[in-house]
Amino acid sequence: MTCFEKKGWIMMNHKPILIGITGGTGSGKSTVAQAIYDSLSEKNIAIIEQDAYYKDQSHLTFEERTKTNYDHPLAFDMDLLIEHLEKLSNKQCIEKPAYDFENHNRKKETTTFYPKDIIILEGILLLDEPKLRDMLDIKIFVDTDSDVRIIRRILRDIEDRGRSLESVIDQYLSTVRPAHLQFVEPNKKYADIIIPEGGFNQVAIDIMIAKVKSIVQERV
Ligand SMILES: Nc1ncnc2c1ncn2[C@@H]1O[C@H](COP(=O)(O)OP(=O)(O)O)[C@@H](O)[C@H]1O
Ligand SMILES: O=c1ccn([C@@H]2O[C@H](COP(=O)(O)O)[C@@H](O)[C@H]2O)c(=O)[nH]1
Repeated sequence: MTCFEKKGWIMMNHKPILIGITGGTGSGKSTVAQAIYDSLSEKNIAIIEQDAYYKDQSHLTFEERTKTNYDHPLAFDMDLLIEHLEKLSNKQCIEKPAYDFENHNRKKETTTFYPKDIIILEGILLLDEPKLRDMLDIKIFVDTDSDVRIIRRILRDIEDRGRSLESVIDQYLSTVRPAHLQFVEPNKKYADIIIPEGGFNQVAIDIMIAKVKSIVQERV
């Protein structure tokens, strides 16, 4: 069954434009996603974070959940993410999950998410799974040096995600860095656009906006 929000619907007969923004942790993915969103805010647009699709781990204790490798593709419920994107393409609503980083677990509550004309999907592992990769209309890789990314991550994880300096460093060396080299970096080759240094690269953002607007024009 189709599902509509009261808001205007500009491309009634078309599938949504799906923009994928990927790159390593701390590269600036969320910042780029927000900048694109802000520039197109008059459109029927929304952001989906891949992080919302980390697997539910309620069957594990907190201690066990701290040991999960959150940078491995198997940490994500990729089937649910793909199913939700397919539903949105068919103008159906989804119940979008939410994630609690402090507890390393999916939250109990979900949000009803309506179909959009433009969806920005943002996350570390968008290009590793061929089925997901093929669904993306535009694939962006935010490319930021690892020394900058780890500094950003230390600050963010201590401030927003309830971590200690030691735990961030341990996690980075044991799982984040190896998984980045195995699953994130090699998939850069699939990107349509590589944005150096993330969110404040206004030239790259403007080029992206122009491209999205031209696709919208083709489809209205
Ligand atoms: N180009 C940039 N220059 C300086 N700081 C940036 C830049 N892009 C992002 N940041 C900052 O780095 C941190 C991580 O950025 P974020 O977009 O959340 O990264 P990601 O979503 O890839 O983990 C945030 O505090 C953000 O404000
Ligand atoms: O429970 C969790 C879930 C994820 N992480 C880490 O988060 C990053 C991905 O988020 P970014 O916003 O792209 O940085 C990933 O590298 C995981 O290691 C976590 O620590 N705990």
